[in-house]
Amino acid sequence: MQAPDKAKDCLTLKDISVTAGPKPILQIDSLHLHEREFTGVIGANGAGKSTLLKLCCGLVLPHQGSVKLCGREIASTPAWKRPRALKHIGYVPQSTEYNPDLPFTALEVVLMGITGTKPLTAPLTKNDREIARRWLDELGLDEYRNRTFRSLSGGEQQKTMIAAAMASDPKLLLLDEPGASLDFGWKEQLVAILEKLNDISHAATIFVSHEANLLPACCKRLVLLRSGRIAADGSTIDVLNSDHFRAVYGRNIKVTNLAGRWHAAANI
Ligand SMILES: Nc1ncnc2c1ncn2[C@@H]1O[C@H](COP(=O)(O)OP(=O)(O)OP(=O)(O)O)[C@@H](O)[C@H]1O
Repeated sequence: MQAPDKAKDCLTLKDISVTAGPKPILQIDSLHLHEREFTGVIGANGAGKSTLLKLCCGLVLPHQGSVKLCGREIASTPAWKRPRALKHIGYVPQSTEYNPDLPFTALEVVLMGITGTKPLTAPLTKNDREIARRWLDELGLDEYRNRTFRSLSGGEQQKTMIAAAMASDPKLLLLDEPGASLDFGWKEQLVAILEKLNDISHAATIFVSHEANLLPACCKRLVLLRSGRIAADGSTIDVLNSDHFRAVYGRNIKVTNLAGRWHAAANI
């Protein structure tokens, strides 16, 4: 799918093959994202969604192919140079991947999001602390800022990770089911925050979600993964209604749009 001509390239994947042992788990011929583009990624369990995000942030390297962030090749960048190339990526992993032994406070975890964008020896400034506090506040966590990360609930940890990703002022924001541990109220807040971020920042966003109703209205593009391949890539409305969608989930899904938000339910 083509974005408007003037939008700058943010992420380009070409001829990608990721393998686990002899088995290919992700094969992508071509995928482009432009700045400001908000792309949802859906697919059944094991379809390759998390692998796609890990590939984009350098945690997984392709067996072959090219991954370019803002025109800069990541896949072939030497390991010691990679953190610099990846510093403007905000990545929120699935909750199951959090390290429960982190000895840091919530504020320190968010500040780490900023530290990663600065030269190695540069100290944190007053402004950095204000940015971290602002994002903690935005996620409703200001009163938890001095609590250790490990003492927070799953949802609070997830919100802290989102604040850390936002505080890094990302060019590319990768969100792996960020609503998974959030309660109903915070799922709604998350959608509002994603809308706002898309409004105020130039970041391209890839948002993995199993829940259609978490796709914000700014999610105009949807990629459907099936067995490690792109089965559909198009406008959200087309992909949600496509035959591919039925094929992936093995049943008829009724999709409705209420006040700009998507709702999907099995149509038995
Ligand atoms: N390190 C690994 N070794 C072997 N297989 C792996 C490895 N990492 C991922 N896989 C396999 O690759 C496939 C894609 O995994 P991935 O985590 O990307 O799926 P997903 O779409 O995010 O799934 P879910 O919706 O369940 O989170 C799965 O079959 C998984 O078992």
